[in-house]
Amino acid sequence: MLELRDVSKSYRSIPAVQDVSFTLKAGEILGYLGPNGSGKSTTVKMVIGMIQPSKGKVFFAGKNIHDDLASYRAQLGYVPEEAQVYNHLSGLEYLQLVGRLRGMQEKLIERKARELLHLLSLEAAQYSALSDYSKGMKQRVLIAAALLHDPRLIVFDEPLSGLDATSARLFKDLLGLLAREGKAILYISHVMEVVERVCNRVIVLAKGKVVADAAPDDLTRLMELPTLESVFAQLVQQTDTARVAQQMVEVMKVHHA
Ligand SMILES: Nc1ncnc2c1ncn2[C@@H]1O[C@H](COP(=O)(O)OP(=O)(O)OP(=O)(O)O)[C@@H](O)[C@H]1O
Repeated sequence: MLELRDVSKSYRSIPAVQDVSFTLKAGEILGYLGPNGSGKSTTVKMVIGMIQPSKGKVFFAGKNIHDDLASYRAQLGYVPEEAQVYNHLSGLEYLQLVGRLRGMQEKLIERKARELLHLLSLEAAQYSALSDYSKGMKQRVLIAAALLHDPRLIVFDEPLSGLDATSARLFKDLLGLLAREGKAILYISHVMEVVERVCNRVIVLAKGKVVADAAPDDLTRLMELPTLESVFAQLVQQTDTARVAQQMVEVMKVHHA
């Protein structure tokens, strides 16, 4: 359904993403992992059509997304990492705005928006300004907004950030159902335990390049490591965190120059 073919992006000739290729099929949940600065957000921006690749192409259903960005976006749901919503709008107004931008009928927007707000326990807050919402409440509105138009491809960028235990559990259940409904899901996260549990496949990015692309079970078996977290640490050669933490404490305790 979604295909990235040799996609690269450079900022002022410094590569952020290099020759990334993958396909994401209907019903698949693809985890996209990488340390800070490895190129995850840059990839997402290219997938949602916000920026153009410097090289390579992004295809959806066999067509270059930039050939008709509007109809591509009508099939795309996106939950951004940062809840930058229009703070003066209420939760209901925000969903109405998103529905209109997606070209949905007023009556349909009204019905789906109210039902989703109810299911996400936001009914009581539906008329309150988003500026009064907690981080988790805003995140739930963003999830509702991404699902409102029944997209075929959904991109979740750290969707659990700010969600409490119940909302997080609901979200994980939802993810499985969406995949069973045949949605293609790209899941960007730093939370390994969740990625390991919910994703059929993971791509690990390091310094802008794909260093692994396999099912979590296959990765742990192939690398003879117990968890996805240990596979990740090995693949991206993370710093010795215990040593760095110790050195930070030592620096903190210095009182004389
Ligand atoms: N607008 C920009 N201008 C210049 N350089 C950029 C820009 N956006 C990203 N970069 C650089 O591209 C590289 C990849 O950044 P990106 O934000 O894609 O990483 P990330 O994997 O999403 O990181 P994080 O986990 O911290 O969100 C980094 O070196 C970053 O400094």
